[in-house]
Amino acid sequence: MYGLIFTHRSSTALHCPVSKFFSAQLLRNSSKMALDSHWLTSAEREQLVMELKATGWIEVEGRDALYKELGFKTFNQAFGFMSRVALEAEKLNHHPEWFNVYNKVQITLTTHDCGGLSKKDIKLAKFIDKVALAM
Ligand SMILES: C[C@H](O)[C@H](O)[C@H]1CNC2=NC(N)=NC(=O)C2=N1
Repeated sequence: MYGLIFTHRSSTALHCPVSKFFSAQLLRNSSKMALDSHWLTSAEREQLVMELKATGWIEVEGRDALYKELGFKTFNQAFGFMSRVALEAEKLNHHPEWFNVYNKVQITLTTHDCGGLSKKDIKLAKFIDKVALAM
């Protein structure tokens, strides 16, 4: 069984915008349902992104993604932070795009499976903030 998924961005739309490339592609019902459960309503998205912006996350221009830069005292601390986030990312099956040099970590969060922000990004962003605070 197959279902059609179309991209739409009205104010009442659910936010897990399927990328243009995939927008009219046929997906199996099971994977569509798996994606659906991670979609954000417009209201949820507005509220949750606002909260994350208050902790230093920014919306990426030209891409439906969140970005944050973190600084640590040492490389060991930065790498310790990344290790903790990596273990959680693997548990969530949701992985950050990130870049590290010495004591700095740059992180971009987006959901590749749906071409934009989803509940999974919010969950991982909150976890990242919690770990960073504890370092
Ligand atoms: C096959 C595997 O479940 C998927 O590729 C997962 C893995 N990690 C992921 N990470 C992120 N950021 N987005 C995804 O859509 C994603 N999908």
